[in-house]
Amino acid sequence: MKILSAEQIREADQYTIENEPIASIDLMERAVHEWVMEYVQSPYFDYHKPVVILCGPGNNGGDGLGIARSLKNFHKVAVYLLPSEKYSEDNLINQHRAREKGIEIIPIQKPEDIRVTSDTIIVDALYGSGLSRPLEGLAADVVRFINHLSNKKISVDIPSGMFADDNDHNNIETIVAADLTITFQFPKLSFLMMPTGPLAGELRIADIKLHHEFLRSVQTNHYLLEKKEVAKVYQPRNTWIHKGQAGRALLVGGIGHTSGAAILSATAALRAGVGLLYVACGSRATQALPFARPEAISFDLNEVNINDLISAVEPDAIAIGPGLGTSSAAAELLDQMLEFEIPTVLDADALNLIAQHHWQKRLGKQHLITPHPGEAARLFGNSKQMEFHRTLRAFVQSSGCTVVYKGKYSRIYTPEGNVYFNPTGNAGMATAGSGDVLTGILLALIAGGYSLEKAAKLGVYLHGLSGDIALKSRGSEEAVLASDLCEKLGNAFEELKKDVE
Ligand SMILES: NC(=O)C1=CN([C@@H]2O[C@H](COP(=O)(O)OP(=O)(O)OC[C@H]3O[C@@H](n4cnc5c(N)ncnc54)[C@H](OP(=O)(O)O)[C@@H]3O)[C@@H](O)[C@H]2O)[C@@H](O)CC1
Ligand SMILES: [K+]
Repeated sequence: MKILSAEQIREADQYTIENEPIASIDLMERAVHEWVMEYVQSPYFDYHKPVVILCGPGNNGGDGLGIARSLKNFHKVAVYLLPSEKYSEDNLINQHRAREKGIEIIPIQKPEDIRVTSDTIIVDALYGSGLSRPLEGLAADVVRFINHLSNKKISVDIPSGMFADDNDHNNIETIVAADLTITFQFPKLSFLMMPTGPLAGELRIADIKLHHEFLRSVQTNHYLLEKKEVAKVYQPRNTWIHKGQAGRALLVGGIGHTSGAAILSATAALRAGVGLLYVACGSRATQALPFARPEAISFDLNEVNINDLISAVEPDAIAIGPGLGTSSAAAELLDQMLEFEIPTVLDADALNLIAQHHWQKRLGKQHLITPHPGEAARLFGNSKQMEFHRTLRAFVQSSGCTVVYKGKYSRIYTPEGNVYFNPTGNAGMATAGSGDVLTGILLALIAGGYSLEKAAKLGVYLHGLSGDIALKSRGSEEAVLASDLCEKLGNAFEELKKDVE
């Protein structure tokens, strides 16, 4: 699913009006209808509760006025309107239509004019994609006022005060903190990033049928991954395959006290279908591994030389990092391994070592790195979200490596400059070992023949889906363990395969 900028959304709007063709006011009517359809299907719909609709001067406010007319059929509705010297044309038409339907439009002079009871649902239609600067004055006061109320808030298109694309220079306190955002046609970039993402609350997309020709041809570098697209990446396993053809993988890590990280990665790699798994690790892990994961073949890093090991096992892919530690021995090992041409996943302490030794420039097209925000800040600096996003995207384009930036909506950055946001996963996965599991999955997929980009899309999606399945079976986020993700990986494959054509 394409993610467009506010500018492109305006173009899509205009193209639809001209080429469908459809009058602007009728497109608004369609948007209102689709918004209401999504709302009544949401858990927030309750016709016993009164609704207060806050409207702004532009077309977002116009939508709000249209929504008021429609919701009057189910709810007790009150409409409040911000004063303005230049209401948009469609806003004025909808003010007229609302009055015709007997709806009183109350002008907002101060925030306290807005009357709610404890169960009132607040619909936020103050500003949408036409926001041109951070809110101030009365509009900002209204936003702060409703943010202090405990009432449920549902935003129309975008939480008012939030820019669709770049909020680096915005004031977070003057953005509506919504419980639900029903957005038109496309998810907006700012819904998928910190610190704005949480302010959008739960997301629903209303399909307002903007012109298919525009949607097909419009160029973007930002996408939200969808199950059917990921299913196209998946390669079913050949019935006649033998283990030598299912990928030979080498995992390096688990030094000292951190055997568990290597065991989790190893388990995940085996569950993700690797044919042969070699693990080069510390003495403790070498002893533990045959009991924890008898399918893996372990080597003690104190006894083998990494170059000899590579020559002996001829891995199709390598992963280094889980439980590696940051000792000088680990640094020396990584120093050698950064020279290999073999596709390599770098995670955890491997990334911390790269940051410590300023080895970022040594990353190249054979590397897939999987930093979480802390590791990413150490590697690429600590800047505001969009600036960070641009820095990382530029780094990936110039270095040729692939990046998985982990978090809610984990992002995959490809050397072509594309960024894919992953929708699967949940807060239960914010737990020790979860990243080690992803590393194992990616290792297995790359060893099995997937390109780094395809492995990243498939691996990140499946990892999140395993988390979602684990959540269902455990009952609550708190109880999800990293080992549950390994356990549910088979069910995640099964779920994805339902969409394989
Ligand atoms: N895209 C689609 O396909 C469809 C879109 N639709 C809807 O249209 C919405 C976009 O509508 P929109 O362009 O009229 O913009 P909107 O956000 O209502 O505000 C613009 C007004 O606010 C003003 N203003 C801006 N910033 C301000 C500030 N900080 N403080 C004070 N004022 C400020 C600005 O004035 P100006 O910047 O010129 O000063 C202007 O008057 C979109 O979100 C969706 O809901 C659907 O109906 C149909 C299909
Ligand atoms: K809004």
